[in-house]
This record gives sequence, structure tokens and C-alpha cells, in this order.
Amino acid sequence: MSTPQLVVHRDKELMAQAAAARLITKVVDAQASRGSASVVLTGGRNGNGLLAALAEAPARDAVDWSRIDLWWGDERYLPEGDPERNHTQAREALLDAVPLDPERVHPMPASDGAYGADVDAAAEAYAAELARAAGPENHGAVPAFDVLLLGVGPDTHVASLFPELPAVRETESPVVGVHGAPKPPPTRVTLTLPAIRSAREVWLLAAGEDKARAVAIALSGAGEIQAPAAGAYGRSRTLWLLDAAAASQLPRSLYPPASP
Ligand SMILES: O=C1O[C@H](COP(=O)(O)O)[C@@H](O)[C@H](O)[C@H]1O
Repeated sequence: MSTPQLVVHRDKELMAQAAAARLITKVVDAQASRGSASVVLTGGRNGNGLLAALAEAPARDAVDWSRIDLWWGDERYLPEGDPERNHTQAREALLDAVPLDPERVHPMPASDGAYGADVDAAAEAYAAELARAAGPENHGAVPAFDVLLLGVGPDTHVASLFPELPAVRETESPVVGVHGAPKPPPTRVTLTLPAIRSAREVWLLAAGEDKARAVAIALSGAGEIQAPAAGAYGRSRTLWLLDAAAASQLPRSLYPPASP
């Protein structure tokens, strides 16, 4: 488990731009040292803000987009192309504008696909896809993700791991179906905490005053069942990327030096 590091930016625009620059550097470094990079995308306002900032960054051309594997941390279980799907939103923000290898883009299943209404079967299928991509050198049944992005919800949820729901208690499967999520839509697919923790780096994104309480709770010793964001960490790094509003309720002792 890596100890959380916090970086606080002036506002959400700067946070998105700085996170995008950080991600470009991380991907370029991974491609230089291992030949390719593996990134897990998040949905939500901050995740899409990062992707939109990346689309605008001139340095995006430093990335070899054909040598990147893209996975998702969660998905809203809706028909393909639905505007509320995280995959659709990521395509609009960035993915349609860069020359990805379609074989290396791994969206979670849609509700009008092979598994129909059976979200648990859809989750199993995604777990199988992850297992096929995991090499023997990887820890467990998922590939060694270089960076796993998570937007933090105002209720401390990350991916589709909501407080107290069964998915956040899952210790075996890397992917599960979610029924009855408090945020619409109620049916979702999500990576579990063990899968999230297998990533080399986990970056949690939170901007805006509506996230301030969640950030303070998750970083002040809350349990992961009550505050799922508290249980999200990477093997070598856990980075909380915040704006000043989201950091505003942090205890002074946690507030990083040299912050706005
Ligand atoms: O529904 C979701 O919400 C969270 C957070 O979204 P935000 O808009 O409050 O930033 C996101 O992390 C998750 O991927 C998504 O499915």
C-alpha cells in the first residue's frame, strides 16, 4: 500500500491541464521503458475534464497512441452509444481524436450487447478479457496497469463502488455487476478494490466544493466500506489530484505545503 500524496491546484481547469500533462509524461515513460502503456479510465466530470485537456495539449503528439491499452474502471450499464456511458463520453472528450489501435481499447460491455440485461454475466466477461491480457509477470488476474484514474464522487464513491453496497466488499472477483447504485443509472459494472490496488499508480481526481467533504472523510482514516475512496491505492503510488475547493475541508495537517 502506498501512502497518499496530495497535489492541490488553484482550480479545476488547471487541475485538469496539470493531470493531463502528468499522464502524457507517464505514458511516454512507460512506452519508452516497456514498449507500451496501460491506462484505466474513469467516468465523471473530472475524468472527462482530464481527457478534454489532454485532447487540447500539444504534447499529446508525444504519445504513441497505437501502443496504449485503455481499460475502464466502471461503466454505466446502458446501450452502446448512450450519452451517459463512460465510454461514449471518453470518445467525445478524446478517444475519437487520436489514432488508437481499436484492438487495444477495451470498453466494458453495453446493455444491448451479448449479455443483454445480465450485468453479472457482462462483469464476468470483462474479468475474462482482463485475465487474457494479464501476463504471467502480472500480479493476479488483471494486467499491470500503469495508471488507474478514479473520479471521487461527493459520497466518496470511486468507479461504481458505492458506500456499503456489496461491490465494495468484494475480495475475489476483479469485476462485478452493481445493482441499485444510488447514482443513476442503478445498474453498472465496476472493477473491485483488489483490481484497483493491483495498479502501479492510482490517481484520484476531485474538483469542486461538492467534493470537499468526501475528500476530507476519505483522507482522514475512514473505512473503505463506508468511504470507498479510502480503499483506493496503488502498488507504488497513490496520488490525489485536487483543486483548492475540493481540498478546502482537509485538516490542516494533511494539507500539502506550497498549495494555493
Ligand atoms: O458515475 C460516476 O461517477 C464518478 C464521479 O463522477 P463525478 O461527475 O462526480 O466526478 C465517476 O468516478 C465514475 O466513473 C462514474 O461512473
